Amino acid sequence: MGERTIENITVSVRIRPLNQRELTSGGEKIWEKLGESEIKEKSGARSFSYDRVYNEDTETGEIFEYQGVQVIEKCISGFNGCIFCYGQTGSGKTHTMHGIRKINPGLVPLSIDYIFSMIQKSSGKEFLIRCAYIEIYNESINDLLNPNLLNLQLAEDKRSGIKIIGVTEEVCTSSNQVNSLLAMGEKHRITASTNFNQRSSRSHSIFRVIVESKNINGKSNVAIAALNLIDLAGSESADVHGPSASSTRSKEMKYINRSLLTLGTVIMRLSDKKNNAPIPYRDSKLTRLLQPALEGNSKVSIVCNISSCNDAYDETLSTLKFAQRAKKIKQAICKNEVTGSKALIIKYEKEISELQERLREMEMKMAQEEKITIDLHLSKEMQILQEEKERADARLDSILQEKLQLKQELERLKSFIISAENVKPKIIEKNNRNRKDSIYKKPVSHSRTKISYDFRLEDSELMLTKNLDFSQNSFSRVVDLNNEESSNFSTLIRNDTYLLNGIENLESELLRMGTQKEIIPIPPVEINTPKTYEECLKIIEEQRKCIEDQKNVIEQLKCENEARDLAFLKFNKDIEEKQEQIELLNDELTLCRNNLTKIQIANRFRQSIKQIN
Ligand SMILES: Nc1ncnc2c1ncn2[C@@H]1O[C@H](COP(=O)(O)OP(=O)(O)OP(=O)(O)O)[C@@H](O)[C@H]1O
Repeated sequence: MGERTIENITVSVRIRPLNQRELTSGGEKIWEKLGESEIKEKSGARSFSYDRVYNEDTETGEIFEYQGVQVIEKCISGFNGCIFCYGQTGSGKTHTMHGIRKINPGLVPLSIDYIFSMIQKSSGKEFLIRCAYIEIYNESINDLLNPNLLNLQLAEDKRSGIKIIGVTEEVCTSSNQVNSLLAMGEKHRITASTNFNQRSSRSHSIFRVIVESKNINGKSNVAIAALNLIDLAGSESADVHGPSASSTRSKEMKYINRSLLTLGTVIMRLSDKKNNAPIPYRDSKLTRLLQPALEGNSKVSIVCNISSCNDAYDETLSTLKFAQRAKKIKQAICKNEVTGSKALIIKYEKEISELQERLREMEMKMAQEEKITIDLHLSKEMQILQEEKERADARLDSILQEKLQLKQELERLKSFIISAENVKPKIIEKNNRNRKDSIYKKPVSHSRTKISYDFRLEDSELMLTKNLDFSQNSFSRVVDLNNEESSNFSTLIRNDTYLLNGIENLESELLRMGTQKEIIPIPPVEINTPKTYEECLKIIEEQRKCIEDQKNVIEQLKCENEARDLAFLKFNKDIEEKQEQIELLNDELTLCRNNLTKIQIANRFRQSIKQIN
């Protein structure tokens, strides 16, 4: 608690214009304002002085300038404040406190706007505003922001004095938000039509604004101020409702008058310093709630509303006396400061910084998780690539294997090919032998043979045909010879020699065409001298067929080899690409690992600083 300053309650009187009922009944104005702060009977001796007296034509804004501003400014600095209107029913309390929105706003909306305009001007400070709105109806405290909360209970609170258990408190960040709350609460407030007021308040209402403030980033205490804006129900006499008043109205009247009487007594006792008897705050919910404000620690401003009409003389006089007593009360007010979690603003700030810390932690965790995911992803990709590489290597191996086999096959085939020299002497040998004994044997069936790629098939075919000279003419010549009477063995030998020469030519041609000095093995011809021309033809045909077969095999092998070479090239290219990818991924992985290490080092460093702190 800071230093206390002694101040009087600010009390003013507002005279309302005569209403239609008063004018119709021939009512007369019997009170008049004198100067700035005096009110006096027009034709009597009574006069009263207050801080201010406001005429019928005074705007509520002007009243706020004097009554409201000083209270709100104190609240912004951390002092409790209380503004209320007092007066008989229909005297203009609600008109003064709430007014008509936008047209003629009352002290409550004007206070709200002023609070937020003050906050805007307070650079270097931060505020937290929360609001509650209750009514005391027939001694029951009801929550106007939540109509389901009825008959709320009061409890003593060491810090704020009296606490309403379970009351709704809404945190607001703009005057519009507060005004909306106010309008919502107004809808729930109980009013009724009486002989004196079309819309008479049947309850006392308290709109409470709690202002918490502190210096930005400062370690200073938090100032907490409660501003109570009270619209009291008006005191009533039995003729307010007429003889046919319902039991509800009568009951309301009884409660209203009793609580106002208690308030009057409290004010009287507070103004009479000589009387040491206990002050009956507990006699009504209203005085109990107002106790912290009235007994000292609050800047209080009271507007007493009166009608200047002669028929309200007694009530007006009673109000003026109440105002006079209230004027005498001295208040010792001081700034309310708290530390730590007692202030909501500190609690919220703590929660905010905790949430921010959690957010930072989560962001760090997320970054780490992301890194781990990337690492996992990379190592998975690497694994896949590795597997692909292994598969490609295996394929390459099998291709190499196949190639090797192919080569071996080629070698094997080459081994089948005999040199011309090897063949020739045999033939010559055969030619030199006694040809009578020699007969063409059936060609020995040979295995599939292969030949090197650059063997020119087209050419060989041509040469083959040319050299064998199987033209019709040659055959006819052979046939002719065969048919001759003298078709004897020598003729056959000639024919045989002729055929052998053809084969010899073919062999040398093949030798010329091959890359190697070897040729396709023509199935070795074991010459059993053919007996007939048909036999010769058959042998030649068989030889020719063999050569054809070999040509086909060679063609097929050539195609297969080309396809394999292509596939081999493609696999090599694939492997190169995959290897490049693996290298890239490896680089990325290294980078990630380096970053991770840096983060871990930074974390350890931070933790070491935290521990040192
Ligand atoms: N200063 C004023 N200027 C013009 N009209 C006023 C003034 N004061 C009060 N009135 C009008 O008088 C009527 C009654 O006023 P109001 O409802 O504020 O009285 P009240 O004291 O709150 O009554 P209650 O105690 O029954 O609720 C309203 O129609 C209001 O507009």
